Amino acid sequence: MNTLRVALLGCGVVGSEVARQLTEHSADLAARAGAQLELAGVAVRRLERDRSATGVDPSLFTTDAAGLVSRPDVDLVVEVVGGIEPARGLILAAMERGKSVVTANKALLADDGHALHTAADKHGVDLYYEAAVAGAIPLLRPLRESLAGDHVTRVLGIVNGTTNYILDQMDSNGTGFAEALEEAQALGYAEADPTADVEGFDASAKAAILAGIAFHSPVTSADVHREGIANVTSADVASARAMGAVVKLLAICELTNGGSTVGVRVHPAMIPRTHPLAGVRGAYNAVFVEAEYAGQLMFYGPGAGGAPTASAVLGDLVTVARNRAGGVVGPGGSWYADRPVRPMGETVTRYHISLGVDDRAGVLANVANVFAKHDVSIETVRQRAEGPTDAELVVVTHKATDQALSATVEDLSRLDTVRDVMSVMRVEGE
Ligand SMILES: NC(=O)C1=CN([C@@H]2O[C@H](COP(=O)(O)OP(=O)(O)OC[C@H]3O[C@@H](n4cnc5c(N)ncnc54)[C@H](O)[C@@H]3O)[C@@H](O)[C@H]2O)C=CC1
Ligand SMILES: N[C@@H](CC=O)C(=O)O
Ligand code: NA
Repeated sequence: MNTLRVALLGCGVVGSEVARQLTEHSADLAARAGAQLELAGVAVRRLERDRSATGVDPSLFTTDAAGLVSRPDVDLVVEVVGGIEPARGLILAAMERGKSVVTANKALLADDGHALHTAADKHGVDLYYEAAVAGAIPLLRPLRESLAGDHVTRVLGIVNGTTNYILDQMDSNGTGFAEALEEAQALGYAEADPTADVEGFDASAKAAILAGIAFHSPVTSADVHREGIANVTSADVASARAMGAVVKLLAICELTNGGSTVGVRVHPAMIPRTHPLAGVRGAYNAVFVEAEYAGQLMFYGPGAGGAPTASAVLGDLVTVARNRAGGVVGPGGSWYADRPVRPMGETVTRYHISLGVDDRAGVLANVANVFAKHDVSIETVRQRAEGPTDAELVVVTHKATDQALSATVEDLSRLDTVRDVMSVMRVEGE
């Protein structure tokens, strides 16, 4: 049996699990790949750390990642360092030397996917990154391969485990934001810089990758309308609960304007508790794919964490090894449809708006007039006294454009009787 030598770049949460699983299950993996997968080296930042739990021969660790990917005895490269550089340079260097690459790096793929796929095509190598979106869940391969004959119209779901964990803890246990984030970090769900999760950058990168693959169009993170969960308060969570809803960070990629444009957005939204996404707990992810002929498909599973993510990495590694043994490469990038991204202002959805107002006659009429002026129709209004002269007014609208809603909120904030626009959140899932 042939041996394929693997360079592993990074031995953190994901890398250490890749190393452990690769070592522990080498016989099974060899039988499935048709070649022995042998670690040629593991690039780390510091040599002195105890990595005995990985089962890797200590002599294989090196701090010279660039040297490792250039070695002639390395056939395949797994990049789980994260970030843009040096990951990008290391991947390109590996490809230039004819080595196929498996990566979990969504930040890089979302920004540079086109260039990396072009490099892979040029050098006749594979580039696989199933772990980059929704961790262990097989999602990119089904979109790219199983649904290649269909016409995907929408991809919608929860694609960030850390924020789902935080929102779930806030909703289920009343845990504070900071405490829940610390737990998510300790469990290995969060990015090295957790603001990537909290501010929605991680979910936006995943949304860009999903939209690009689903709609065969070039979409980068910069094209994604992004709002994170940093401003979601326990009051929002309670308000959602009061109307039978739950707050989730959603990624929504859809064909718009009759399929001529693509809408891509990431933002917190209230969804009814009866919606299947409402039951997605902890760091789990779930993604709906809607296609013209297949109908509605749902993908569900662990979206973060070392072992589940390593499962997706190893799945790719076996595929890449099989391709190499068969002298073929898998499908590359596909951008032929070249659909532009629709401006966010044209997005149509419902809104939940919470206002701090003076509790006196005429306030409701004032507020209603502002909605009417911008042609935003009100579905429900709830008022709760907050003291002798203050009240909270919660308005849920019918569907309106983002543009009209923003103009409404701006005018509301200028009303003398409105003390504070406390929160504005989209309502999805009906
Ligand atoms: N943790 C998770 O649940 C998931 C992570 N990912 C992605 O997997 C990648 C790795 O993530 P984690 O393992 O969580 O991060 P991590 O921060 O735990 O691991 C990265 C490791 O790379 C090392 N490193 C940094 N620069 C290096 C260099 N120049 N040479 C050698 N080693 C270097 C760091 O010291 C660290 O040990 C990232 O792209 C991340 O977005 C993807 C899906 C899930
Ligand atoms: N930080 C990410 C890890 C997986 O992609 C997340 O929380 O989802
Ligand atoms: Na995945």
